[in-house]
Amino acid sequence: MTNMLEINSLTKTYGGNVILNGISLTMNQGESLGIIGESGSGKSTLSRVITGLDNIDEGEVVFQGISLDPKKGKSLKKLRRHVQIVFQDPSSSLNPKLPVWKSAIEPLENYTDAMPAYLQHVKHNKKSMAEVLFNKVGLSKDLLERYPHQLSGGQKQRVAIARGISLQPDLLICDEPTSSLDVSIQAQILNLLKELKRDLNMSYLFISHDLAAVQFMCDKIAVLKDGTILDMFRTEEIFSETRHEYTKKLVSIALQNAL
Ligand SMILES: Nc1ncnc2c1ncn2[C@@H]1O[C@H](COP(=O)(O)OP(=O)(O)OP(=O)(O)O)[C@@H](O)[C@H]1O
Repeated sequence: MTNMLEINSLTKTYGGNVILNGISLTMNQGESLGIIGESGSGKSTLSRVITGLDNIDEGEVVFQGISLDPKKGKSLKKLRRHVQIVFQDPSSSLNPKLPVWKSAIEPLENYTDAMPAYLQHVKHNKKSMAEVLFNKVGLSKDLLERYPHQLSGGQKQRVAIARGISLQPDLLICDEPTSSLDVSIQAQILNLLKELKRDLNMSYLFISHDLAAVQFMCDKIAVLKDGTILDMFRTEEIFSETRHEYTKKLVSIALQNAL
């Protein structure tokens, strides 16, 4: 079976500083992989490189058997159709000048042939498509005409998630999707993401510094430090004696925070 995503010896530098240092990992369709690491470890850089928002210095990213060369527009276009991203700050993905329903369906306007099955019955009415998407992410249709500044942080993140699933991507990258939200809202958003993953059969690359969130969301976890993957394991093996010392430290900090 071909891996859905394969990253081989990926290196990325900024101004001579090595930010990602020989990263290799694989993901199968339907699997969710968590990337855990401290601030500055290179998590967001990794998501930007995978989505083609930033170029690769060395190594390769292969998505569904196709190597992504940023210079080849065709492979990037295919990638963008199948890989979507939800960022930490929902305001960054919503246009402040548009009612939020328009932002939610924007990806569909760029890929008119990529309508998911669950939108087919409303495909001739853009606003109805947005209403179906809103329903999927637990937002009332009364919010369709609102502007981003008229919504709470949690509601904005739900709109960003609606946008993220609008093409039913094979891979949804979630880059710290709950970090900007109140603690009381974080669990709701994680539950929503988990439900959507099951419902739409997506894979997640879930990036976070919150070990409990990664543990809740993911089948596998990779630990990133200073641009290097130190440890990678199935989530149920998180407490194993064979874990890297650094992972054990993260686990013990997470346990202390939970008390
Ligand atoms: N465009 C850029 N130009 C120069 N340096 C950059 C750029 N983007 C990121 N960096 C540097 O790369 C390192 C890793 O940043 P990155 O944002 O990937 O880390 P992170 O693990 O996502 O951190 P955080 O959790 O704080 O978002 C940091 O030292 C950062 O200063």
